[in-house]
Amino acid sequence: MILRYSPLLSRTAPNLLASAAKCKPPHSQRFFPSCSVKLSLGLRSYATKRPSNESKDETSKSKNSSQKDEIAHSESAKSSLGEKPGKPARGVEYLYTNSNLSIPPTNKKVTLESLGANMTSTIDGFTKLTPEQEQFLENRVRMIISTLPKSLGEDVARAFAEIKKHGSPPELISLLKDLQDGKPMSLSMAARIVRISNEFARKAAENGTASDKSSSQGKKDGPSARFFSQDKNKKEDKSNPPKRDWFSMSLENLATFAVSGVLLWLLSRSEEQSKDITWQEFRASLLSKGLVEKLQVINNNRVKVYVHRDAVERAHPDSPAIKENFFYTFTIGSTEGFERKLDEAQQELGIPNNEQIPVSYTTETSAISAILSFTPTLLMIAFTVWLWRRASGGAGGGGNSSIFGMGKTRAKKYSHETAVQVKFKDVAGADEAKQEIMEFVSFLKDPGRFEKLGAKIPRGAILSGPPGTGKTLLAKATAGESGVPFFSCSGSEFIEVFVGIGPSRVRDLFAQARKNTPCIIFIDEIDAIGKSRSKQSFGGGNDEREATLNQILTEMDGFNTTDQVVVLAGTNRPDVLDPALMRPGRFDRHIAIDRPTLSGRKQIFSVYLPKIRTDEDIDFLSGRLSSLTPGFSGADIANCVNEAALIAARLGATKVVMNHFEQAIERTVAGLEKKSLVLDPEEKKVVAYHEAGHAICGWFFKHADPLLKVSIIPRGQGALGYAMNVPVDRYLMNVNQMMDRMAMILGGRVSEELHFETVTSGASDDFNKVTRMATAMVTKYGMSQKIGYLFYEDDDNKLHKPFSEETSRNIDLEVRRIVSEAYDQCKRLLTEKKKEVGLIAEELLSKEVLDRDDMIRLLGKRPWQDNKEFDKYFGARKSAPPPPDETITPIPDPSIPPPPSLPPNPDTPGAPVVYRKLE
Ligand SMILES: Nc1ncnc2c1ncn2[C@@H]1O[C@H](COP(=O)(O)OP(=O)(O)OP(=O)(O)O)[C@@H](O)[C@H]1O
Repeated sequence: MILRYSPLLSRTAPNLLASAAKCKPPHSQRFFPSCSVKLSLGLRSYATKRPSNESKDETSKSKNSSQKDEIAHSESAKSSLGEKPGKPARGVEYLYTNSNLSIPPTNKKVTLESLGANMTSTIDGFTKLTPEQEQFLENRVRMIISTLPKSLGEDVARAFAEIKKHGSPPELISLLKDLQDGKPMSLSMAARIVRISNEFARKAAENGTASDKSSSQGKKDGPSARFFSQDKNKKEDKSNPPKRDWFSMSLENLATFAVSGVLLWLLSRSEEQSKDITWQEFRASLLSKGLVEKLQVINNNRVKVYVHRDAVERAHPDSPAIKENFFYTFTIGSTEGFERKLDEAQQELGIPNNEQIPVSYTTETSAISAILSFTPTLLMIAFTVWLWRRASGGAGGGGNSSIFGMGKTRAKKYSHETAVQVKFKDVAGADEAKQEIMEFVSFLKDPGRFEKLGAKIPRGAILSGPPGTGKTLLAKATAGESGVPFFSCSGSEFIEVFVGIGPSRVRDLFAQARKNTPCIIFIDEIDAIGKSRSKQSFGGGNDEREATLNQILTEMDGFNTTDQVVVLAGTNRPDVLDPALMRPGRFDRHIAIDRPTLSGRKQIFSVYLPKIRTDEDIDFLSGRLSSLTPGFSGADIANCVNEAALIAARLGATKVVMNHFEQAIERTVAGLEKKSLVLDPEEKKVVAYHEAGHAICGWFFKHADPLLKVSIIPRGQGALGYAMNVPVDRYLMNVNQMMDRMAMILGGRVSEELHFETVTSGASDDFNKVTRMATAMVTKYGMSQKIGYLFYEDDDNKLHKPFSEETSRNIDLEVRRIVSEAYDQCKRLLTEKKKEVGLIAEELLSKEVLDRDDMIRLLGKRPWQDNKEFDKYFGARKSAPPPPDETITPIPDPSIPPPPSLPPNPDTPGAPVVYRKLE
């Protein structure tokens, strides 16, 4: 191979080596030939003398390498004089004199020096590769490319093509020399090779781009000129050299760089072949025959044998040892023992001291441990680059001094282009809140009207209320109506792990708002940052949150009255907010949005019902549904309407009908039907009598909420049955109403007592409700004469009760009295109506669900007048009859499997039966 030292060089005279070394210019090969010519005058063709102090210790390594250089130079000098190298190798000479082996007079192998002589200098100290060097490099490049992804492989191929075309930098040449020298490929060497290739690939790519731009020029000058045109430019522009932007290098490039380096290194290692031999084999077959060039002790336990390949080739042409990367190795116990054995062997073989085999020592690490040792460094580099990239790219286009752009606000901005489409008409049922907030709209639209009268404009408003009541919707509608930019963010977005990010984001948000005046800022869930500072101090507080809150306070103070920035904030917990936030001049207005009333719900249903396909009368439908949904928020109603449409679609209906809405509401109120939960008949009977007890109480007590439905189909979590009473919107309750309600709640257990020998655990939730109601009557509502007109708040955090032991005992007694009165009231009724309870329970057992019409059929009309609104929608069966053109017959849908436990029953409402139009 082209870059290998000739083994015969080892026989070059030492004085020649010395003078050659003196003459060799340190870094330039260009002067090489002429120098060699000068030296050749003092050459001896052959010398057996060698420096006697040649050592086997570690220093021999460096000595050997300098000797090689010297040898190389002198051999080159010889060839330049026309002298033929080819004397026997050191150590082999002795053998040859004693054996029949003959040494061919010439060495066909090409030496590095001969290559050097052929090298032609190119621009910038680049050296053109000889065909042999090209071949050497090409073999490796092929191997590398086969392991890389396509695009990367192309880069490497391009780099190689450029190197072939335009020569190589001295660094690569010296690396190739080292490799040829048999030096093992180290990771740093691999990295250097990859770096050089990368640079070439980059240059070629840049050149490609440049040449695209100036293709006409490129064509004139040819590819070589094109490639080097950049270098020329660089030279011309030395005063202002182009900056190497390492940090703009993509992560992928860096990773590629690292990975291909490691790959190359691994490849070069795996390329090496070796064969383990014993000391005896080494001594008999190699050492005694003079085939050993040098020995390398690796990690003090393995010896690598470098043979004179030419000599081996001549003696054994088929031996694998003639291959460039083949080595014999053998294991040693200790270096001392090995050295002793080697000395003895050499003495026995008669090798003179000055020609003894040089031994060097080296340390090698395994590929895996090397990779592992580099991994943390690579990860650190990758992380640093990633941080820098975030710093430059993530900051959102410069101008932001905060580290890595983290202090930038995350608020979403809705501008004129992405205008908020919500208008006040989309917010139903919150008339008072709308009224309040409309003032902000007028201010943003026509500030002059207010300023003329000397009125100061409110800076902001806090919208508070339970979840889903339309606070965000109202803020959006304000922006939509006023047609100004709208910044929407959440309080939690200001909280980060890094100190100082929160205040910085607040500053940025307000700075952006000021740039976009007039505008609205909406901070949802402001309690995440606006919690009262005094309350926080219990348990250490949170400095970052306080700093963020302070920044908001400062920013809101910083507006002047002409700044048309309105700050709206939403919260579910107005009670925990810091008083400083609520003071006039900041959030001047406090707008409470409660759950919608009956008419509010009706309005919200009227907003959502037209969006779905139904033939029902929208006015009647929204009225009936709003009566069915006390306590529902706007979000619940929107969800309910959507759920009804989904149920209709699931059942294959073409339109959404009343039954779908009722199912959707029931699902929201009571949870999912659990048809798979099969009760045993005895349990089912208990459930039926329990629910019948509730139903009878709800029917016959004057102040009970109107009964709508009784069911023994299990639903939700743990409910085996339920009686659905629809509470009317009521804002006050008197003692009679409360007693009736408690008696009705106890109806289940009382019914069990009256109809079974024993009772079950099913009434525990009823007792919980009753106890809480009775306790509230005693401790809060002043409904117990014994306790009097006192209010005791239940606060779980307080360790001591705010009343005496005696009061405590009296409270217990009073609660007990009230509950037992309710029990007696219930027992009286159910004993009197025992037959009716049985009637309802048996009907329930056969039908599972009874509605109001069934109750009227079984019990007659309710003896008490129902609430008017309720009567209007539920007095008789009011659901719209099926349209006349659609004769519907239940057809089981084959795509919906029947429930596992219960067979489909067309009489059972809610059974999975699909109504389809008959074709
Ligand atoms: N008054 C209303 N009119 C019409 N739709 C409403 C109304 N209130 C709530 N909604 C519906 O409920 C959805 C959720 O409402 P929104 O996000 O405004 O509630 P919120 O009060 O901000 O809730 P949270 O306190 O959980 O943030 C809205 O998108 C809308 O569809």
